[in-house]
Amino acid sequence: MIDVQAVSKRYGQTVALDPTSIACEAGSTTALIGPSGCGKSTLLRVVAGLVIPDSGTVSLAGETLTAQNSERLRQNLGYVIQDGGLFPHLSARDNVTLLARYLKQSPVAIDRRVTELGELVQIPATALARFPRQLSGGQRQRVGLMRALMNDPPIVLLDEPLGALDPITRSELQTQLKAIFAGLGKTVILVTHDMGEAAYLAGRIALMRDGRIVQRGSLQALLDEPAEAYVGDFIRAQRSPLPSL
Ligand SMILES: Nc1ncnc2c1ncn2[C@@H]1O[C@H](COP(=O)(O)OP(=O)(O)OP(=O)(O)O)[C@@H](O)[C@H]1O
Repeated sequence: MIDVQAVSKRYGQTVALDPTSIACEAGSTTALIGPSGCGKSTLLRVVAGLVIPDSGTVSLAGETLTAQNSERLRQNLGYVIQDGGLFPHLSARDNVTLLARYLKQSPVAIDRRVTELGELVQIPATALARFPRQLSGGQRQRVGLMRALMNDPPIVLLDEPLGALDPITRSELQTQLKAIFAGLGKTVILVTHDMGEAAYLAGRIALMRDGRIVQRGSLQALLDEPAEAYVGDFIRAQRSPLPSL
């Protein structure tokens, strides 16, 4: 479904992506994880067609992404960034329905879909009438998710969708996201800093460093057969509160 082949990207002297490849099967969830600046967001933006790589190719459902077709292919994917990435001057509802209205979908179908998605992400209609600044961080992220799912794209890309949330809201949203991904059969790539979140939400973890994927597999596989010492070091560096008790 998503096939990234030897993609590279430099910004001046900075290597954001060393030639990097990753393939994600339809219906799978993959977590990109790694230290700050290792290229996670760049890789996600390349898949989203928002960053043009210096070399390499990205194929979505068998079609290679080009400058000519990127706008059309982008309609097959939902992209969510931290804090929802909502337009501040539009109500939450107008943010969610923007593309559907642009594509001239019928108002009845739009209403039905908004109601359905509101129930899915558990956001009340009263909140949808408000502007983004009048919503909590967790609500903004739910609205961002509604917007990404509005046109039922087969691919969903999430860039730290749960960053900067309190642990209880974060845990609730993790549970909802997992149910949403499983129920809707989407192909998902998600960027996170949190190994627990990656292991909970994704069947496969891709651990990155310095613009390349060091290892891909389940958390268990990464623990049992680390490709290099860094893999074990990265996993052990994730602090859990319980052992300190
Ligand atoms: N538009 C840009 N212009 C210049 N340099 C950039 C740009 N975007 C990213 N970079 C650089 O490319 C490298 C990879 O950045 P990227 O945002 O992909 O990392 P990341 O792993 O997502 O980091 P973080 O976890 O901190 O969000 C970094 O060194 C970053 O400073």
